Amino acid sequence: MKNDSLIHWHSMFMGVALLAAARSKDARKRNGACIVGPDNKISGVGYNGLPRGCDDHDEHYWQDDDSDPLNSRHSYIVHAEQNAILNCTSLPLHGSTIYATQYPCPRCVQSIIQVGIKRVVYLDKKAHQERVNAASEKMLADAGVEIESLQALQPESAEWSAELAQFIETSTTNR
Ligand SMILES: Nc1nc(=O)n([C@H]2C[C@H](O)[C@@H](COP(=O)(O)O)O2)cc1CO
Ligand SMILES: [Zn+2]
Repeated sequence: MKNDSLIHWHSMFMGVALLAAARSKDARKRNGACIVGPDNKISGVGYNGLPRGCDDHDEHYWQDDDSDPLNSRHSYIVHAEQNAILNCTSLPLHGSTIYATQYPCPRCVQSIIQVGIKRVVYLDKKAHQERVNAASEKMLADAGVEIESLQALQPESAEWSAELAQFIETSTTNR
């Protein structure tokens, strides 16, 4: 007998992004991203973390001094969206959609545009990053890349994803 009880495509792809995020070692925020082709095939997954070979246990990388690039975590961390692009297993990414747990920063937006991704679906948007988000939004608009919140696109998927995020948050203790 056929089972009609299944999750929406949007839930699946944001769910994959959230599962990837659960691998992140960043104590401040764990983000994930999942790139999907027009045929609903996943071509790349990533989370925010240090480049390969850089030791996660080296506290130097996680410092918070933004006045000194040598001592700022922002010099070192590869964002989830960037990692998803770099980790992709099938090219080209033209016409793809990227599912991101957080609104993408301008740097990631540059890469998103340059590889030909045509749509961004995000879960959370930090209100206090209004100016940074506006910079991302301007580039995306000029480049003809659509950006929409999962909440606006598919409210049930957004609700399901928020529950999954909560579950992951409470159940990840190095298992
Ligand atoms: N879209 C994003 N994807 C990401 O992977 N990140 C990462 C960078 C950091 O490791 C962490 C927190 O970002 P920030 O609040 O320090 O900046 O999430 C952050 C953002 C927000 O722009
Ligand atoms: Zn970024």
